[in-house]
Amino acid sequence: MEEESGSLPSKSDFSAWYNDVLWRAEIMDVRYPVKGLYVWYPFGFGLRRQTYAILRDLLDNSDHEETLFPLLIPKTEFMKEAEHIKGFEDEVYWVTHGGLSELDIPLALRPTSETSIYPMFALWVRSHADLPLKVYQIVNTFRYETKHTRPLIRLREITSFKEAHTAHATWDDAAAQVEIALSLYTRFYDDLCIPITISRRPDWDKFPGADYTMAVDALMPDGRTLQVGTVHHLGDHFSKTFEITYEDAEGQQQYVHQTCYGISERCIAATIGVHGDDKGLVLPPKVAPVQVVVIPIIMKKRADEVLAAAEVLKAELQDSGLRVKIDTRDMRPGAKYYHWEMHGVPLRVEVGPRDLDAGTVVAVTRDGEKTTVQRDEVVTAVPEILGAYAARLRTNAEEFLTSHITEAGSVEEAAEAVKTGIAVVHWCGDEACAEELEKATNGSVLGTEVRSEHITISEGPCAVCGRQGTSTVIARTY
Ligand SMILES: Nc1ncnc2c1ncn2[C@@H]1O[C@H](COS(=O)(=O)NC(=O)[C@@H](N)CS)[C@@H](O)[C@H]1O
Ligand SMILES: [Zn+2]
Repeated sequence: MEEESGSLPSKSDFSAWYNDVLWRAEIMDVRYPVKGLYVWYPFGFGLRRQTYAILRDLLDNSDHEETLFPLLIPKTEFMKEAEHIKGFEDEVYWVTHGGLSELDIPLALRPTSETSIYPMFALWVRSHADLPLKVYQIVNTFRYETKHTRPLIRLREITSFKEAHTAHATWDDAAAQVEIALSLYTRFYDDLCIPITISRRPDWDKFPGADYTMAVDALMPDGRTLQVGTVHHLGDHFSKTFEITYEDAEGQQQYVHQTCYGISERCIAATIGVHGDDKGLVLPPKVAPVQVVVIPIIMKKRADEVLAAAEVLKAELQDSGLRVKIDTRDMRPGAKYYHWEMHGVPLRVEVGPRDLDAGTVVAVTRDGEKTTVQRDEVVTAVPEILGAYAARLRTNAEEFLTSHITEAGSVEEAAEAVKTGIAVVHWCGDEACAEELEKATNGSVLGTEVRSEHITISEGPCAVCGRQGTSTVIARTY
């Protein structure tokens, strides 16, 4: 794709920067003619592949099994769980015809898959021995979002919806699974070098049909939080609706207790937003589609010699297991640096005539660290350089988050803090006080039982009514 003229807006104008970088770095083409649906460029799809490979690994190595359920859900099943319907009825797409003939039972495009999976769980779960059941799928789901749609952030077709669904013998077993899911999500976001906060959503914000919802939030550069994952304890609400029972040791039929937990491509939006800079994407090595780009510095003389040496270097790095490209285009080195920086490539390795004579190469990380490396040590040096670079990404992101969390002693202080980040206030749990807090701060009550190494939970008088309250996070949200 052409390097369009003009330059990327400053990241301080985050909305403009985000929209621009999505096409300049070839992540998403937003020109598809259906609102809320977007097209993955191949480079962006490479970022998605690497990101979801980490998620698959984490799930597969914590005894989940990947599966695949149908996209279409018969209305008869979809309409079974009252709370669930209430929560999704104005978001679900319906298929009403097959060709020219009307369907006798309309089919929902899954907004999430409880009502396609759980009728099958009822057939799969017979005895205690079938539990715990832990499956997941990575599918597209559809939600007729009426709020402002945005690529990767608020979609009508969620193209990369990882949804896990588990069934357990007891409520406590399901609660333990909630904790396992949260630790998996914490490891996943640590691999993306993204610091998160976890909190328990207030009851009016929990997943429809859930006992409670734990949510994972990331702070975006504009000071708003993005909900980048959720874990729901479903109790036995769905198992009673869908008759998912098992025979216990005493031969009694018992309802299973369930959880479900989802991550969408918002994880990629957070990676782009949290790490990006005024030159474009800045990608953590684990997810970068291209981890190293070899740039031959081609002068008139010795061009062939340099090119040959660069090809050998590229092959060596590739054979060591890295995702490597070599840029032999007939362009100034500076134009090549611009291109690969825009694409967030963590490391470029320059090879010119002087390097051949000195037996060295020059390694430059995406955040500007320059190292001269002995040619015969490159294959061992590169992983170390990439590791140190990833650690700097993590530290920078942590610093941004900690410097944008404010312990607020009053509603006014919270309102000030929410302009640029997260406020922590004491809230009594009463919905009326929450409404007061949200109105006064122009933010949302994210939740309580906050888990973040940067937030210490304490008790204290509710910022609104003075009754006994507990630490609660508030922020403007996507
Ligand atoms: N319209 C949307 N576009 C992009 N991501 C979304 C959208 N709606 C929700 N998400 C993301 O998907 C995650 C899971 O969605 S959810 O409704 O909270 N939970 C479920 O659907 C459960 N069934 C999890 S399996 C959310 O935490 C949010 O990060
Ligand atoms: Zn109160």
